[in-house]
Amino acid sequence: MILKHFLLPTQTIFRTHQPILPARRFANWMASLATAELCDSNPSLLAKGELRVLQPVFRHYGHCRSFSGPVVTLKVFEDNVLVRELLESPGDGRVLVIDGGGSMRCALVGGNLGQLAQNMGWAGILLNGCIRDVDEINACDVGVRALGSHPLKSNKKGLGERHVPVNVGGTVIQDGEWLYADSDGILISKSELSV
Ligand SMILES: O=C([O-])CC(=O)C(=O)O
Repeated sequence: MILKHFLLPTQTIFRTHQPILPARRFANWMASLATAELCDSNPSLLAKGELRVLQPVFRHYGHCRSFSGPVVTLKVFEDNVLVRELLESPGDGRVLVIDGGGSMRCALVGGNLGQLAQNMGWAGILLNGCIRDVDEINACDVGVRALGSHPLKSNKKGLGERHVPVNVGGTVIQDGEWLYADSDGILISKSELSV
């Protein structure tokens, strides 16, 4: 817990097989705070529920293990048209939190959407559901957490609700709250945190 977020992730920034990490992503990584430190320094926020720890049920995907940003919420079920629509808009370092109802019957995000998220500047995706194209998503400069992977694509009807409260990882997450994710876990905060 010794200021982990100041250590340089050399393999991330100086990879040989892909371009150097874009400045925007580097800035986002530098801004990511260690979840353990945030918990230790904010006991009163934890007690009030203004800082919540998500249940440890999510797998790690994407190239960024640590990411953070303001949350955009989306509720869908086995249909990813709205996921694409949101990822087509500028991410501006935000995190897309998708409540996919915990479905383990198809994937809501694949390699194309992972690349779109990266290219449009999303910091990450938290998905209460499954992804596919795991190797492609792992090559994207974006952080992704999901319940697992599934090879089937989802429906394309365009059903769902944007910017609504969602119940993910055992807590209700509101649009505009802040998400902090790293190797230890995922936090949701009512407002932006500093150490
Ligand atoms: O379009 C989909 O259903 C998801 C997908 O495969 C991708 O993002 O590449």
